[in-house]
Amino acid sequence: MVDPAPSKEDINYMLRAAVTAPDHGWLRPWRFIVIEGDARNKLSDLFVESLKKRNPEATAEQLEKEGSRPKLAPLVIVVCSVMTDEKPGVPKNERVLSAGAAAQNIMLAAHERNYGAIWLTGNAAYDPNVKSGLGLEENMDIIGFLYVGSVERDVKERKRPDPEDFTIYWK
Ligand SMILES: Cc1cc2nc3c(=O)[nH]c(=O)nc-3n(C[C@H](O)[C@H](O)[C@H](O)COP(=O)(O)O)c2cc1C
Repeated sequence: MVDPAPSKEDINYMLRAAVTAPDHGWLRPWRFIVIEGDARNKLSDLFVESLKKRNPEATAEQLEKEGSRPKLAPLVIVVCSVMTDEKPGVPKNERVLSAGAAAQNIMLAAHERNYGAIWLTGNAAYDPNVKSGLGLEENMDIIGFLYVGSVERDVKERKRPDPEDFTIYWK
């Protein structure tokens, strides 16, 4: 994905969509880290440094690939879930699902504004060094790195499965 990047107003639109995610107990179990422009270089350095720690044997090619990830698009939104002690009756699973719904809302809002968007994790999402480098607290997890930007060409819609194959009409 390429420039033009989503404007401030586009980003706010996506984040406003995110916070309409279904949320059991109104726990707001999501956080968003917006990384644009040059800040992506810092993310790139963090990815490379973390891969070196994870795998001291990583080749120059692997490090280069890892460092290039944040340049996939002009905007990266890191979506995190948060597990607090509040309302212990709401299980972690439901909080993570809410954060996932927030992420999907961002994707839909981006597409609605004609941007391309892709949701990726990779090993970086589960790496404690990446998490601390981004300022996450112990009770937070990375749900995904959402890469958003303009698309240069028409992207062909993939062939999708028939939903009937995954559905029963229970009577
Ligand atoms: C939580 C989550 C994490 C994902 N992580 C990756 C990833 O690290 N690498 C990858 O190639 N696709 C990943 N995907 C899949 C892509 O987002 C996307 O669905 C896939 O490229 C297929 O494209 P489509 O959704 O347009 O069919 C992930 C999807 C989800 C929901």
